Amino acid sequence: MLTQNVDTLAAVAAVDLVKVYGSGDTAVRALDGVTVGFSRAQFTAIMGPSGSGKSTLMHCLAGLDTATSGQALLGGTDLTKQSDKVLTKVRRERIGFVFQAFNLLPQLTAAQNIALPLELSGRKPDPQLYAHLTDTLGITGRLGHRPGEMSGGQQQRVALARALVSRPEVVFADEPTGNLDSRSGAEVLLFLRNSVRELGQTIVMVTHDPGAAAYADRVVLLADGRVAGELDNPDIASVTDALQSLAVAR
Ligand SMILES: Nc1ncnc2c1ncn2[C@@H]1O[C@H](COP(=O)(O)OP(=O)(O)OP(=O)(O)O)[C@@H](O)[C@H]1O
Repeated sequence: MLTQNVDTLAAVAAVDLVKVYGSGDTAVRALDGVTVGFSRAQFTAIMGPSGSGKSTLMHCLAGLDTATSGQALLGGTDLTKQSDKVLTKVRRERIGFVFQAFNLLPQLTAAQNIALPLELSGRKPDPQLYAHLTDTLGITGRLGHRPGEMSGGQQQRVALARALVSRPEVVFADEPTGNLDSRSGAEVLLFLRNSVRELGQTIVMVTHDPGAAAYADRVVLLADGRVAGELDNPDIASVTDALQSLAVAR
C-alpha cells in the first residue's frame, strides 16, 4: 500500500514521487522515490545540498511540474492525474506562492496585485482578512503604489498578502528571503511563523539558510532526490549540524 508511511491527513503529501528529467544517458533522477507529508497548520522548511531536488519537489507538489511517477497529493487531490486546465485552477484557488524574486505584476498597484488571484477566479478578498494582512504586514500606506515604487521588503510583504488572502490550503515559499536584507528577511519569516499560529496557515518553504529554517516547526532534509532526515523544532545549530552531516555522508 503506497500511502502506509505518509500522514493521510496531511495538507500536502508526496508518495513515492519520482521525477526524471531527460532520457537515456543524459537522464537526471531529480526525485528518487520521495514520500513525505506536510501537516496542516505547520511551518515546514525543505533543505538540502544544491541539486538535491528541493525545487523539483516543491514544483511537483504545487502542480507547476509533472512527476514521472508516484502521487503529489493536495488534500484529497492527486495532482499527477489532473489536466493542465485543472492544475491552473488548483494553483489559483488552493495554493499561495511566495517567490525569491517577489513576482508582482509591475503595472499593477499593490492592492491590485493582492486581489488578482482571487479576481481571476471570480472572487473578492474577505475584507476582514485583507485588513488584517495589510495591517500586520505594515503595507496599508503602500496599497496604491506599484512594485517599482517599493523596496524589496515591501514588495515581498505585498506578495505575502497576495499569497494568504485567498486562505489557501498551503503556501509554498521558494527562498522567500533570498533577495532581502537580514532585517526584512526576519520580518518575512516572523510573519510566516505567526500566520501558522494565528491563521492556521500551512506553509512549506525551500531555503538554504539555517537561520530561516529555524523559524519553522520542522525541517525535511533532501539529498540526491531522497528524504535524508528530518528535524522537529529546529534551531540554527541543529540545522547546521544536520546539513554538515549530509555533506560528509555524500
Ligand atoms: N528542467 C530541468 N532539466 C534537467 N535537469 C533538471 C531540470 N531541473 C532540475 N534539474 C536537475 O534536477 C536535479 C534537482 O534539481 P533541483 O533544482 O530540484 O535541486 P535543488 O535542491 O532545488 O537545487 P538548488 O539548491 O541548487 O536550487 C539537479 O541535478 C538539477 O540539475
